[in-house]
Amino acid sequence: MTKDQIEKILNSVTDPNTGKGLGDSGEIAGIDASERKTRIEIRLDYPAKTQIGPLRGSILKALAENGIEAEVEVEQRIRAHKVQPLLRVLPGVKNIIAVSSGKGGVGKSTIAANLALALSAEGARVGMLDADIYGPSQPAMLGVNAIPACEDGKTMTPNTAYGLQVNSIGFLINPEDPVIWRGPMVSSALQQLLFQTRWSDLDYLVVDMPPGTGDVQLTLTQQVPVTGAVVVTTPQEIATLDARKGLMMFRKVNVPVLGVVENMALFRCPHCGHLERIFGEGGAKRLSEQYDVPILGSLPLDPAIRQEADSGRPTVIAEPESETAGLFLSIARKAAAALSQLPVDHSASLPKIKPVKA
Ligand SMILES: Nc1ncnc2c1ncn2[C@@H]1O[C@H](COP(=O)(O)OP(=O)(O)OP(=O)(O)O)[C@@H](O)[C@H]1O
Repeated sequence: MTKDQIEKILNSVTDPNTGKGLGDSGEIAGIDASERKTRIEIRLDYPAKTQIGPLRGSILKALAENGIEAEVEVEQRIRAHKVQPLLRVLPGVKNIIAVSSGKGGVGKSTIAANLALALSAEGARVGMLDADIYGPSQPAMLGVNAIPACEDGKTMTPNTAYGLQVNSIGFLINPEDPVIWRGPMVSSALQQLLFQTRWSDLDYLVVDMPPGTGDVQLTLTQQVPVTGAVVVTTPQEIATLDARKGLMMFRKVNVPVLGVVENMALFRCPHCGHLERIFGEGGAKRLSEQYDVPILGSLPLDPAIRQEADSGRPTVIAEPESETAGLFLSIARKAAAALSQLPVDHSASLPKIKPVKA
């Protein structure tokens, strides 16, 4: 069989996270058909540790159906992708994912925490920056609340929680104090949190943004080098109207939206197990069609999600084998796969040019 024929067979295998064939997703890294046993190398540009076994299985099956005996290697490699024009990728951070919502209380912080933990569970190095200056909830959700160490008097060492590097405005202020900050103060505090934290070798930094689409959020999306955004909404029409504003805000500043997460979409009655769409339906679908952004997933309204997040052990940690944790992993893979299809930033791999003294 020729390389082209093998490539065609490989492209008939769909990557469940990009929704495209392996060839169309740019994931075929090598085909060596010179020996009796063909050697295939597949490279995923996003983390999917839990799916590597099944994916290898589907590839081997497709090849075997065509009479090809092969050795298949699947590896993952996460690259830095381009950010807004005029901004530079942050040192030590390949990609920033902003998690945002058009309005408060839709579960943005809960989704951000579980998304970060799910990316980590899939094999990425992940950080969390809690930029929700008005109500920082990551210290409580991730069960960590120490003032970050500052050995050189200039930069902060992030705290760690479940393998994530974490910094939050909540570590630096008294949780009892109301935060009444005006726009410029908010953005300068965030600039410090972002640029003066020693993030180490991160594939993704998840930023839990302040809710809403006002001046503060707009300024942040202009100043923070964001690779892609995830917009969280609930199914009510009023929430999706606000989510629309969020989508438009990111468009305005040239930040690609990786997708929409629909939270509290279904309620499972704890007594009879009946599923009910108590907040209506179709809002996220209409949003997705109108703005041509994918729905990354829908989460149920589930008391366990709240209890686990409130007790500092989000669902991905508390119940890693549960159906809900599975939904979070799927959302994380889909968001990262969408990000992997964006233009790559090559500046990080360029050699540093030193001025030569005459
Ligand atoms: N799917 C869910 N099922 C049940 N409870 C949920 C779900 N998602 C979030 N919650 C709970 O709803 C409350 C609000 O969630 P969260 O703090 O994540 O929202 P938010 O959008 O970040 O709010 P804000 O930014 O306004 O502070 C929390 O108590 C959280 O545990």
